[in-house]
Amino acid sequence: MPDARLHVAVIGLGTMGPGIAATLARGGMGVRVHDTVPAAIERARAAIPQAGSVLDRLGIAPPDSGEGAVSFHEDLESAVAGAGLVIENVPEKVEVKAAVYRALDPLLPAETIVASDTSGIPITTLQGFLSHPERLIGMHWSNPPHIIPMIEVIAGRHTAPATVSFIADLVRSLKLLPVVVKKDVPGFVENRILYALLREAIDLVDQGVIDEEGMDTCVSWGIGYKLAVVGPMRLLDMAGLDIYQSVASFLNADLSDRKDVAGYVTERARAGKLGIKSGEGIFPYTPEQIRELQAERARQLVAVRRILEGRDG
Ligand SMILES: NC(=O)c1ccc[n+]([C@@H]2O[C@H](COP(=O)([O-])OP(=O)(O)OC[C@H]3O[C@@H](n4cnc5c(N)ncnc54)[C@H](O)[C@@H]3O)[C@@H](O)[C@H]2O)c1
Ligand SMILES: Cc1ncc(CO)c(C(=O)O)c1O
Repeated sequence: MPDARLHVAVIGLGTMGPGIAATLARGGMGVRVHDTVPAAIERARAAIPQAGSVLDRLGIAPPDSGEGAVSFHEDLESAVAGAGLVIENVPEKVEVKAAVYRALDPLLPAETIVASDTSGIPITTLQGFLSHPERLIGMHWSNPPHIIPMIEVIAGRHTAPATVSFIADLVRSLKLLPVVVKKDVPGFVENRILYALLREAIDLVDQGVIDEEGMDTCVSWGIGYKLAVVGPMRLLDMAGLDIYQSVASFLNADLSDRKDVAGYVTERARAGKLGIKSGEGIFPYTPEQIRELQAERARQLVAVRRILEGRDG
């Protein structure tokens, strides 16, 4: 069982790292953060307290022992010294993660748990790059990590049951929602659902069935809104399994089942149109619009979570 004196190292300070670090510190843990890019560390110095102010609005208080300290490290060795847990948050490329694990190996005692925030690389694959694979586990947060409470916990073939229990207990100690995924499949559960939805959404826009704004309105104010309150399995009972049987009997055969990535995405990515991170993707964004969007989304997500948790509304 983890305790608030646990020291956690967070490796990688891009989209995910700062929010994860803020959440761990709010749980009373000492957090050491590291990135190979000094500018990322400097950005994190502002991003972590910003995430902390969102945690305030969520009503998440530190334990009686107080909020944990966050320290910033340009070198990996000092970042992981004395850590009971290392959370790896580097880019979603096996070779990048493998290089991090190889660098970690000589720095960590055999029992230090290493958790990857990978979006869907099988944990068993990653276990091939770290000694004592029983201590490697998937800990898949969702963006923004300091707001979305559900965290997938995924064991690889060699992960020890005690490692699974440790991470699940840690998530609960943070008053978050661990979901233990029972099989180490690519994409785990959340991203398999999300990527099936995104594949269909992109296909429908690509076919001209609907435009991008219409798609977002349709999903956010239709099924997305409903799924926040009624999960898919409960929704089947709410709609009626007979309805699903009738509709799926003709619709399933018509849904997109492409195995590659739509040109709609590939062409934009190749052109450097990555989205908010590059100022344009499917939509264009000015720096001011990005700031406004991120603030408004945090406000709305906080409000919805407080209502779903029965604390408001
Ligand atoms: N972005 C999301 O919505 C999201 C959500 C959940 C999980 N994830 C997963 O989390 C991981 C990180 O994603 P992200 O979106 O934060 O990526 P990102 O590209 O925004 O950030 C990655 C950071 O890692 C740093 N980095 C690269 N190599 C490093 C190394 N060897 N040592 C230390 N730092 C290094 C980079 O400088 C960068 O700051 C990926 O596996 C991703 O799939 C992403
Ligand atoms: C498109 C996309 N891909 C991966 C993830 C998480 O692994 C997310 C998310 O957390 O929202 C996402 O939107």
